[in-house]
Amino acid sequence: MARGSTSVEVRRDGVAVITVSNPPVNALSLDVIASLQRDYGEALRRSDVKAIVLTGAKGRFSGGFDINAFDKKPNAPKPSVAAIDGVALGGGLELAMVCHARVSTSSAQLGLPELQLGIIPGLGGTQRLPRLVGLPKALEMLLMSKPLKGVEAHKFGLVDAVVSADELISTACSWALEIVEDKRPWFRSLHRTDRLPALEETKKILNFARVQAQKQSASLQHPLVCIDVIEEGIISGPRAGLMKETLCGKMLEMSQISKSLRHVFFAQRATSKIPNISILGLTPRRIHKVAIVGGGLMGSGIATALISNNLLVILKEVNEQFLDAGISRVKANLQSLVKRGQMTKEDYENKLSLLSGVLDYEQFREADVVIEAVIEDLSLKQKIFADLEKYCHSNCILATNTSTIDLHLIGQKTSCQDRIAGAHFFSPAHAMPLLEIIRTHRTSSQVVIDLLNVAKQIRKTPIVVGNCTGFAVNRMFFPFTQVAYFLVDYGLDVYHIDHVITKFGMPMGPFRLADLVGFGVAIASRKQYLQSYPERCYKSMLIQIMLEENRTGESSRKGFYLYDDKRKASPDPEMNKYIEKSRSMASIVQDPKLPKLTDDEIVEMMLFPVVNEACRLLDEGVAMKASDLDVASIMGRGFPSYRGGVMFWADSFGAKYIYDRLKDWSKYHGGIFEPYEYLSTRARQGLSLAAMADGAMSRL
Ligand SMILES: C[C@H](O)CC(=O)SCCNC(=O)CCNC(=O)[C@H](O)C(C)(C)COP(=O)(O)OP(=O)(O)OC[C@H]1O[C@@H](n2cnc3c(N)ncnc32)[C@H](O)[C@@H]1OP(=O)(O)O
Repeated sequence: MARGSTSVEVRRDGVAVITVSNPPVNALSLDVIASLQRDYGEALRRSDVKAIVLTGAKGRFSGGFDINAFDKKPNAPKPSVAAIDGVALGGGLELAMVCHARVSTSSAQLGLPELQLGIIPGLGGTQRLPRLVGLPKALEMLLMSKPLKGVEAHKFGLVDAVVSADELISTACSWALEIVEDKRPWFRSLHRTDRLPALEETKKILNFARVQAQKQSASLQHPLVCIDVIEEGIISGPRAGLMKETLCGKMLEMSQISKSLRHVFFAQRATSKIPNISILGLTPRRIHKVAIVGGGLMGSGIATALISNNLLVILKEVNEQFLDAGISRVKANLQSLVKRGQMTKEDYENKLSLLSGVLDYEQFREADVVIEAVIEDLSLKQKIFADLEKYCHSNCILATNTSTIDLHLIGQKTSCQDRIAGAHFFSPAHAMPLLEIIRTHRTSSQVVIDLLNVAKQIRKTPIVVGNCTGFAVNRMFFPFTQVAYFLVDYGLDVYHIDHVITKFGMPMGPFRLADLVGFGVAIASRKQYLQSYPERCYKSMLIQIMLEENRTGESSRKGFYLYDDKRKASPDPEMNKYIEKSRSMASIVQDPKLPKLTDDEIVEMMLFPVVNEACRLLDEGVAMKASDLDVASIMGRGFPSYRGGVMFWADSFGAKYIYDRLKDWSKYHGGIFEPYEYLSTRARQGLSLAAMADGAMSRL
């Protein structure tokens, strides 16, 4: 079946309007490009056609080249004008830039986000964009994958006129005819030079951009390739630039980084498709007001995320002092958005007016959803949920932000388990992009649909998972921390481990993370894992020993690192004292091989047990698909997206390699490395880890 097409309508005034139609985003599939070539060729041949207008169906110009079609593309005597509403991204904008003029609506979004996919623009975007908007703006748009709205695009010369959606086609048609009549210039963007800087200046700007790109991610080459291609076009001319764009583009399309980033694009969009729920055809109920119990770090972060996205919030605390502190935290979060230019001062006041603080449950009657965000104390949570059942209306969703405690236990003292679910935010809740939605086998499908909609409203990517200690994200990564402590007891250096992990691409190593989270939280969650999964826990005493000396992490300025006034972390030579004590208490038989591990071996030893745990999550049905765990690992734990997520990365080694390594380590070091059956089956059968097993249990 053809993936999309174009249609052509020749108007009485002699303008052929060609419309791209390929729902939902009018992506430029190979079929669309072939159809466009046919219609465009026909419009050029027909004597009754004087000019051409190019547009997209249903208020969307084009989402760009069809990302599915990467492995398989198309001087005219008649002028063409692009009529742009909605998105004109990637190949979509490149097509529009080939036209002799562009007219857009003010809400149109124009950008070249290809770098986010590990590639560079492939239809001349690297050459035309700098010639239209100038070099600095083009670099910003390309390197940060930052689109422009219609009005800004007009200001920078990317579009020639901004009109209302009603006038779009008629204005574009008049513009095209005026070009025919020489009332307006025939601009060929590829040959313009008026916005390009002189050579010296060009070099300066490009070198600065190279430094910035390296600072952003030293592991990524494609931003540097993009800069080289732009440079080639400015120094040697647009033809040479186009050739280099094509050659480099082909090479990048085939790179593992681009494959990984394309996988992440689709994986992210697949997380809200829940097979046995989507088929029910349920529509989400309107969520207007959310109540939050607890104004601590998490509660205030969740409140910030909700009011920033226009939901009304009631924040409850136990006394005035705690309530004031909670509201101050929300204010500080919003102020940091204002400081970073992500919110205006006026917006700050508007959003804050959506928040009200309370000390009792009276106003909870008006809430559509409650999110409990108190400390990880089961009996406290049980009491709160019993109270919530009394005060909230009978359709209200009762959600907990627990990161580890079993939901059945939390709801044990209620008789409304169908309305109980987990809404697990990641800290800082207003900034982290993931929302883990946990359902038990009693949670109703309607509640899941409603929470998926809340995630959309607050612009978070949801993953829906089953109920167990740690749920999917934290449970998948608990072996990572366990192995880190294990390696330290066996002779490895704390700071070296953190360095290796950040070099791999994670934002921080396990010890810097433990400092950030705080040792109290680390010990509480370790206790939960010890109870639930004792056979694969490593019982290190290190944190306990440090706590006894009042080292609690970043909040006390002393954890694995020392922190200055600006929260800058530096290694502490005193750490050796604690490590020695931990090693002697562990009374382990030293393995001479371990301290000599290479960096790659350290990464494997810390992350293959994560893959192993992810296999359990899939087999038990806690997670629905491997790609959900990829998204979870990237958005919840900062696993580098250019590696595609933990399971996609694992599949680049193959199940057998991972199995063999784990088996080998488990012989000497036991349960923590013992390969799980799901992994061994795939290793034997030569299957990928992403391929779901037929008999996998489902908790969803
Ligand atoms: C040669 C060129 O230089 C190379 C290119 O053009 S590469 C492509 C560059 N373009 C992009 O990167 C834009 C990618 N798309 C997006 O950012 C967003 O989809 C959008 C802003 C266009 C629309 O966002 P939104 O309305 O939230 O819808 P979203 O859920 O993302 O997408 C809707 C559907 O279209 C699909 N889709 C979106 N853009 C697509 C594309 N360029 N190719 C193929 N499918 C695409 C999505 O996978 C999704 O499919 P699903 O419903 O089966 O899950």
